[in-house]
This record gives sequence, C-alpha cells and structure tokens, in this order.
Amino acid sequence: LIGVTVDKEKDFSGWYQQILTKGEMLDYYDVSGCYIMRPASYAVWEQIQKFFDEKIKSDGVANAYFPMFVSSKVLEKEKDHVEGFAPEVAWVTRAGSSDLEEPIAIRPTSETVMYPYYAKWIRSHRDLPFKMNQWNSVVRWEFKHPQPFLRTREFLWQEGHTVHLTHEDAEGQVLRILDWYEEIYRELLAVPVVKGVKTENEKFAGGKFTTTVEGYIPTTGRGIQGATSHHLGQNFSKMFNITVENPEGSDKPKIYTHQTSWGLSTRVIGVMVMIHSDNKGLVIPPRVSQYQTVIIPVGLTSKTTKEVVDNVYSSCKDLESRLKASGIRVTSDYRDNYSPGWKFSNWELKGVPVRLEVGPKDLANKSVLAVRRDTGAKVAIKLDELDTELPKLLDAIHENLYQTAKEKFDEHRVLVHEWSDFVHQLNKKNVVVAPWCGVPECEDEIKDKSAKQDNGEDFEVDEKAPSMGAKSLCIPYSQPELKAGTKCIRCEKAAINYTMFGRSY
Ligand SMILES: O=C1CCCN[C@@H]1CCCn1cnc2cc(F)c(F)cc2c1=O
Ligand SMILES: [Mg+2]
Repeated sequence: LIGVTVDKEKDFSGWYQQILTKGEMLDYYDVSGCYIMRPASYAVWEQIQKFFDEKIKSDGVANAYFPMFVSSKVLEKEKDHVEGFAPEVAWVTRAGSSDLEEPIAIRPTSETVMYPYYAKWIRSHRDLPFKMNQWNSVVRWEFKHPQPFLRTREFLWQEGHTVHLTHEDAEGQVLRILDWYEEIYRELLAVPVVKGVKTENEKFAGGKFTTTVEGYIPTTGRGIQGATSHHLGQNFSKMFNITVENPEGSDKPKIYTHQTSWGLSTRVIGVMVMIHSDNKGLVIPPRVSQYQTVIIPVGLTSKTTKEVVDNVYSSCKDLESRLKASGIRVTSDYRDNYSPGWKFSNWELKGVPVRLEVGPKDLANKSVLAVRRDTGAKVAIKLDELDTELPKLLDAIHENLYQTAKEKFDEHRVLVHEWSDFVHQLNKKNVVVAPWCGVPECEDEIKDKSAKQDNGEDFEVDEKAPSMGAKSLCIPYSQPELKAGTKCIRCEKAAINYTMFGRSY
C-alpha cells in the first residue's frame, strides 16, 4: 500500500478520490454516482447524528420513518414544487418480470410523503407545535459529474419538518436549527461557515425563505452550500390542507399552519475532507474521528530481549484500556509484519489525530511520544498525565484546524465595489461580498458575465467541469454598513444589501 501519489494543489479531484479510497473512508460502486461509506466515514456521520439528534430531541422533535416510495399521483401533488426537479426523480417501474401498474418514485425528499399525514394527524392548535425528523437516505438521479459525498445519487441526510401556529414560531425554529448546523460545522468538523439567507433565485421555490450555512473550499476558491433551513410559510399547509381550528373560537376561520423544513447531508464529510486533508492523506478533526489516537510500539529490534518486548506490549495494552476507560476512542497497531515507519504513514493516511509511540526508552522515562497529525509536532507526555493531557491535545488540534480554515476563509472573502474587481477576485480563488440590488434578472446577468478570465475571454466550456459563473451563495446575516446611495455591483440600481457571490459546487 503506497501513500498519496497526487498533489492536492495540482490535481484536486484526483487527490480527493485517492485520499478517500486509500484512507479507507469510501469505495467506488458499480452503479454510477453511488459509493460505499466505509467505517471511517460512517463513524463521522454517527458523531454528527449523536450531536444533532440530542439537540433536536431537546427541542421536542420526534424521529419517525416514512416509506421511501412515493406514488406519482402523490409526488406530483404540487406541480411547481416538483416540476423543475422531474429529471432527477428515480422511478420503480417493474418488480420481477412484471411491470408495475403505476410507476412508483423513490423519495428525493419527503414533503409529499409526510404532509398528507400531517393534515390527517393535526387537528387542534393543541397539537402544535408538531415536530418530526427522519434520518434516512434520498435518491436524486443527478446528471452532473458525480463527486464522492458532494454529489451522489443516493445520500444519507436528516430531513426535519415542523408545523407551527404562527409565522414567528416557525421563524424561531428555522433559526434555531440553522444555529445548530453552524455548531456542527464549527464544533465537530472544525469548518467555518457563513450564515445567511438565499436570494429569490437560489431559495427553495416551495418555501417562503431559505436560510443556509455556506462553506468555502480554499483549493478551488469555490463556495459550497453546507445545509439549509427553510421557512415554508403557509405554502404547503394550503396545498395539503394542514389546518387547525382558530384558538379564538370555532366560529372564526380555520388557520393554515406555518411550517419549516431543514436538511443536512453526508455532503458535510466531503467538505471536511477537502478543507483539512493534505498530501499525506486524511486529516480528521478529533471530535468526529473514528479513532482519536493510535498506539504504536516502537524501538523493538531483533536484539531486544523477550522481557523488554513483552513489557512494551503489556504497557501498550494497559494504556489502551486506560484511555478507553477515560472515553478516548483509541486503537493500536501491533502488526509485527510492518515497520513502525510504515505504520506511521499508514495511520497518517487514515488521518488519526494523534499517534502515541511507545518504546523501551519512553517507558523508562514513564512517558510516551505523542505526534499530532495536523502539524506533525512531537511532544513527550508523562504516562500518568495522559488522561488529562491527551484530551487537551485533541482540543488543541481541533482549535488549530478551525482557526487555520477560518483565516483562509476570511482572507478569501473580499469586499468588492467595482465590477472589474468582481471577476478579478473570483479568478484569484476568492468569494466576494458586494452591494447588490436584489433583482433576480441582475443575478442571472452576474452569473453570465462572471464566467470570464481576467483578459475578458470566456473559459472554454467543458460540460464536465463545474460552471465558472458566480452564483449568489447567500445574503450574510452579518452585513457591512450599506451607505446611502451605494449602487449595485452589476447594474446601476440602488443596492439593498451586501450579498456573497462565488463560483460554487
Ligand atoms: O432542502 C430541504 C430540507 C429537507 C426537506 N426538503 C427541503 C427542500 C428540498 C428541495 N428539493 C430538492 N431536490 C428535489 C429533487 C427532486 F427530484 C424533487 F422531486 C424534489 C426536490 C426538492 O423539493
Ligand atoms: Mg439538487
């Protein structure tokens, strides 16, 4: 098994594929756009589930499970919600050797599956707020170039769907979930994100407004949507007749409920890998890593006496059980057919945050040598201080990964007021924050006019490559001061806000 043979800066997608497969996070599958999540990546998803499930349960959300199959009648219940998406709906048309009477869709999302039952179950305002979530997978038969974790035809996600008596109650829900999405990125994945609202062009058409957390991939200079939380207003309750009687009296008209829906998917794993991993392989943030540390015996040669060898191995095993008992996710590598050096690169490839080297000399000093995966720094830690020093070291690694990524994002998010500068900054792998008029046609124009090189030439169109036009990523909640008379970056209309634009995934 050799290490990574591709440079992250030179061949990003080749590098990305290699570290995922060689780091044993993923394997390719014979159905295009589908991948196998191996234990190392599934363990990351489990940590995210544990964190987020605890948050939403504290918020009164109940998990449930609805069928993955949707009849065409039900799916097409809301024409324009689904119309634009029709090309990516996967259908079951046959079972065994006989065709089905009616084709049955595989859920691409579950609004049309769940909401008819919401209408049936919700009667009184005392049933509100009504909050459910599903941990499931959905299928979207995307035709764009598939990318592991980032764009796959099946992916795992959670989809939350809540029902409220008032617009304000629903709005509170949308923002609470968005904060927890940001916390998943910052506290678990060590990834900085910008919170904001989607523009009319980019929001979920079936909703009232969409909030989002936006990430940034330094190697490509592209923005990436991290997760979304929608205020659906009364659009779906009017369509599915989800109503409650008026609390002020049954003589008053029924109230159409106010809803939210929100989703975060296994795409987050791709974002984490692209930002933190390097040319030695994966770098996994400690709070989501399958193993936080790996114990490796060192300093044993053919000349080492059996007594010393046995002492090293028994000390390693004691250390392993002690660390496990203190809640550290630890593994060890006692394979005697590989050298320590080989093991060091193998566990670096897998991105384990800390390796502990244990040899006769270390034990003589009652210490072990801890080596950080993020900086490579080595530090001797006293054996009897490991229980307190190792968690601190893991937190220091998390903090370093986060701060490094945050500095890069902050450095590559530039404020722009002239159109000529807008394209230039994109070509320097930046996302831009610019005054904008809020007019959808203007956004279309920005997308068209920004797919340019600095010399004004178009990029050669390659349908395989992602587009070079800048989309709006979000209207950041944290807004620069908009001075009176500020003009839109693209057209001469008055700017109404600062919007973040960027080439994106
Ligand atoms: O984004 C979320 C969060 C979780 C619940 N759903 C919302 C909106 C999903 C928007 N969306 C996204 N993609 C879709 C793909 C389809 F093939 C299709 F039929 C419908 C959709 C579709 O509605
Ligand atoms: Mg899509």
